[in-house]
Amino acid sequence: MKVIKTKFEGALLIEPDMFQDSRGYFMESYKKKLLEEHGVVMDVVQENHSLSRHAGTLRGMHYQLKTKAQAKLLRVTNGAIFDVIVDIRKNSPTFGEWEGYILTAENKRQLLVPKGFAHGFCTLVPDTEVQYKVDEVYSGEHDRGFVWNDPLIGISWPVSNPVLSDKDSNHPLFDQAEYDFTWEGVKA
Ligand SMILES: Cc1cn([C@H]2C[C@H](O)[C@@H](COP(=O)(O)OP(=O)(O)O[C@H]3O[C@@H](C)C(=O)[C@@H](O)[C@H]3O)O2)c(=O)[nH]c1=O
Repeated sequence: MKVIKTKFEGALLIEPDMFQDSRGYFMESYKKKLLEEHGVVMDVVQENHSLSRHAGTLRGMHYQLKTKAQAKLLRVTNGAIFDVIVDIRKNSPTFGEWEGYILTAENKRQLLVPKGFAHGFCTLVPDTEVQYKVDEVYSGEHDRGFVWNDPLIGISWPVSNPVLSDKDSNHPLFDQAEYDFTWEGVKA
């Protein structure tokens, strides 16, 4: 397993080892112990799976408030996404900054999204399926978001006119959104 750091401490790209043979391939797509060896401690309690039929479908920017915050471990099992996280921890040196990563069914890359980050993705091809494990259950009551194209955040999405849900079309701007995360310093 290869672990690639991102600009955000605790946000990681993970590439599982693949074993190819004449039949195809085998890989361990999730192994708690291996992740723990790389500092990822996650008590998985729910797994999600979404299908987006059209290329240019954008889901985001989402998070749950602190008492129900979720770390997420994502992978693409069909198609491809431009996957984005935004640091929404007050006082963080990277507060309000974003980074995007390409995850595809081919490259097998997984993204570990820590708590304290908003998350969203845009599909790059039709029929893209995303699966992700989370360490806190879904809570509609704590579900929050801000608008995908907030100029203050300035995410360079690969689409200008995405397919959106009604919910995602009506999020507030980031500076009007409710978020309650605070940066807790660099982990030793
Ligand atoms: C996320 C979620 C949604 N739902 C329900 C609520 C709603 O009726 C329906 C669709 O929900 P949404 O429109 O929020 O689905 P979606 O836009 O795919 O939301 C997801 O987007 C990505 C970017 C994330 O990071 C996820 O955490 C999640 O917020 O599914 C659950 O029952 N459990 C869940 O865990």
